[in-house]
Formats: sequence, C-alpha cells, structure tokens
Amino acid sequence: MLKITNLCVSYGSVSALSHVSVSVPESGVVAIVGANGAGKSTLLKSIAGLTRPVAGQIVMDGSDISSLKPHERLDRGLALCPEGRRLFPEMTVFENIRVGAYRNRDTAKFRRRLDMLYAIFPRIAERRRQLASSLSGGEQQMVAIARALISQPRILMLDEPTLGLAPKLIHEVARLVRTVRQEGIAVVMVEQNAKLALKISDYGYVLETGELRLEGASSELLQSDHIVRAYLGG
Ligand SMILES: Nc1ncnc2c1ncn2[C@@H]1O[C@H](COP(=O)(O)OP(=O)(O)OP(=O)(O)O)[C@@H](O)[C@H]1O
Repeated sequence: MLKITNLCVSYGSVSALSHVSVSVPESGVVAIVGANGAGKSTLLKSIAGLTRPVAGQIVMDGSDISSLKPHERLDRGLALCPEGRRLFPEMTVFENIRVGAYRNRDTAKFRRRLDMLYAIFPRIAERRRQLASSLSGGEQQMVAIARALISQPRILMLDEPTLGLAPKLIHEVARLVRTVRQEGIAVVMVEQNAKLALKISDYGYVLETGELRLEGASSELLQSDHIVRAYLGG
C-alpha cells in the first residue's frame, strides 16, 4: 500500500536518512526501531510531508505522493501522531480531537467516528470536557492517537507512543495498536522500546545513524543477536 524507496533526507549538511526503503502492507503493523538520532522521526515526517527529502520516492497505491502537501497526504489516509503528543493544552479533550477532523466537514460522519473512538477510549470519553493539560501523560497520548484516528486514516503513524509512560499504560498502547489493526488500519510505529514494538508488529526495520541496518519479520528480529545485544540488553 505504501512503498518508500531510497529515501535520503538532510538537515543542512547533516544527513538524517540515507537510502532508506520501507514497505507498509494493507492492515499490517510495521515497527521502526533504533537509538536516539537514528532518523526514525525524520522518516515519519517525510512520509507525512513535513520534511522534504533530497532524494527517493514515496508511493501510495501506485502513485508517487512525494510532491503532495501534508494535508493532501492526510486526505489520502496518512495520519501522524507526533512525538510528544503536541496537544493544545488550553483546549478540551473534545476540541483537541476535533482538530484532527479539520479536513472533514461532514458532521454526521464526524459524530459517528467520535462515538466509535469514545467506545475504544472510555477514559477519554469521561474526560472529554476537561482541558487537555489536566490529563495524565497516558491519557494525553490516547487523545493524541484519537486525534489522528478521527480522520479515518488508512495508515496511522505513531512516533514514540510509549515514551514516558508507566508499564501499565505501555500495555494499553499495545492493546490499542491491535484494536486499530482489527479496524483494517495499517500502523507504522517508531519506537525506542524495541522489544515492545517488535512484539506487536509483523515486520520491523532497524535504523542506525540514518541507515537501515536490519529488516525482517518482527518475530525473527526479536531473536537476532544484533537486536538482543544492541537493543534488548542481552
Ligand atoms: N530540524 C532539524 N535540524 C537539524 N538536524 C535535525 C533536525 N531534526 C533532526 N535532526 C537531526 O537528524 C538526525 C535524525 O533525527 P531524528 O529526530 O529523525 O531521529 P530519531 O531516531 O527520531 O531520534 P529520537 O528518538 O531522539 O527522536 C539527528 O542527528 C538529529 O539531530
């Protein structure tokens, strides 16, 4: 469904990604793992259209989307839940989620989608009139994911969704990824928590200083000596 080929991204003279190729199949869960500064966020930003690559192709459903603006990519079904949540703290939970639907003016559809999301996130539903700033870190992460899901994407991109969360909430994120996939939405998940990401994904890519070091079925990567040594403390 989404195919990224030989993507190269630089920030001035700093190369952040060098010839990176990644595929995302329909309804699949793909993990991108790697240390700080490996280029994981840059990859998601490039797919979302927030960073302009110097070379490479981003093809969705057979057509090159590299020159599309971020909102046009959202219309095609690419939604990004950015690192650090980026909620509007002085807006309510409901208002934050509504921001994600700014491209969809069909109120009935928005309502139906919102009710569905409230069913998936009951704690968020209870807090829908509260200011986002009053929520716990885990709840804020759920709101950020709900904001990305309200646009009914085909691919949900999650940038470090478990960062700073307590172990119990990390499991909640994992459960959520499974729920999202059951809805037929593909997930691309960037994580420093390699173990978790590989446990809940089908396929994984390991980025090191902007280059793909390894790729394969997640179950196999979990057993790989390199992964165990470099990321799982083995
Ligand atoms: N706006 C920017 N200007 C200059 N350099 C940048 C910019 N954004 C990222 N970089 C650099 O590009 C490289 C890749 O950064 P990126 O944020 O993509 O990595 P990451 O794997 O997501 O790391 P982290 O897990 O710390 O977020 C790093 O060397 C970083 O310092």
